[in-house]
Amino acid sequence: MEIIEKAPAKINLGLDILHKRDDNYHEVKMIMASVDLADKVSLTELPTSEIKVETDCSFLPLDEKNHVYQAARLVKETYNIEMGVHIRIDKRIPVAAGMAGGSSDAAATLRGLNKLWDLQLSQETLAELGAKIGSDVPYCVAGGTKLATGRGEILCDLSDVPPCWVVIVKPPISVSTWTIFTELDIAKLGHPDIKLLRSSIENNDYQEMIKHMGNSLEKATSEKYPIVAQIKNRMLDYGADAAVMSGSGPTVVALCDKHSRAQRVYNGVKGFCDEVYLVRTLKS
Ligand SMILES: C[C@](O)(CO)[C@H](O)COP(=O)(O)OP(=O)(O)OC[C@H]1O[C@@H](n2ccc(N)nc2=O)[C@H](O)[C@@H]1O
Ligand SMILES: Nc1ncnc2c1ncn2[C@@H]1O[C@H](COP(=O)(O)OP(=O)(O)OP(=O)(O)O)[C@@H](O)[C@H]1O
Repeated sequence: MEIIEKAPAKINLGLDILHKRDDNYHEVKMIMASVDLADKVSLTELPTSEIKVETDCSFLPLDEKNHVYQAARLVKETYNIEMGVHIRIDKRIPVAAGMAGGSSDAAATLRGLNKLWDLQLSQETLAELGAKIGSDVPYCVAGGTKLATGRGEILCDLSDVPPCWVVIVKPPISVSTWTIFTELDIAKLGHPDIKLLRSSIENNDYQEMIKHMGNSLEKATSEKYPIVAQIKNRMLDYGADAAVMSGSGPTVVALCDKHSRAQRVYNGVKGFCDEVYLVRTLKS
């Protein structure tokens, strides 16, 4: 039997950093939404106890460094599963981009193994397992529009984002989340108003939502990688309603309520960067 799971990317509409915790993680308050740019994760049982990972992306690790490997090992160890699994990742989400690609693959693996091995685990249990792999994995178990607090693992469902078009641009650099957080000067951070962002989404108010989008990490990443600010400005110049960096970057996402405007923004950045996508947010 083969189980196929879609693993969608996420974007951050808002990301606020509150403070550094004793465990060295940062307390965050963020609003995330899934978009229709996704990896495909296919799982097939193996008769031996091996975990085999295969992918069409030449530079991804295939060993325990891969998040899907970690997810499969965690499920096998926690539930004493003797069988092995072959996991194929068809990679479409830009890597090390701030779009939770690896986390979404891990979450898809947890969902897929739950089916493949008929474990009957609840979504809550899958999210708890996911937290052991990474801060974004619990969110990725169900995806959709959510408020995430704690280190990202405490989740609250929100209404779907008001309908809009999303232009995603991943500059040709990779950003390490760990490095951005480690070098952060908390005293100098800007703070988007996540409360107002949340209420605008709950009120389905697009005009209000675009006013409150923001990311505390954007300044730090842009200072290190000026291309982030260049892309953002370019998208705003081409008529984007709002543009914000996602996660720890370097991807920048722009929102437009009209398709024609989004197409213009897409065309405007396409010559500048190779990895450009025009997508929509996913409904829960
Ligand atoms: C910034 C975001 O991309 C926003 O979605 C995520 O919170 C990062 O999630 P992630 O990639 O799953 O992160 P993890 O693998 O858990 O952590 C990577 C590193 O980022 C830092 N980190 C991450 C999350 C968090 N709330 N505080 C942190 O300080 C820590 O140094 C950690 O060692
Ligand atoms: N299945 C996977 N897909 C992508 N990257 C993976 C995967 N497994 C391991 N990695 C490694 O994880 C690192 C971060 O990749 P990923 O694409 O998940 O980052 P990200 O988009 O910044 O995630 P986040 O938004 O959660 O911080 C890369 O160095 C990559 O080699």
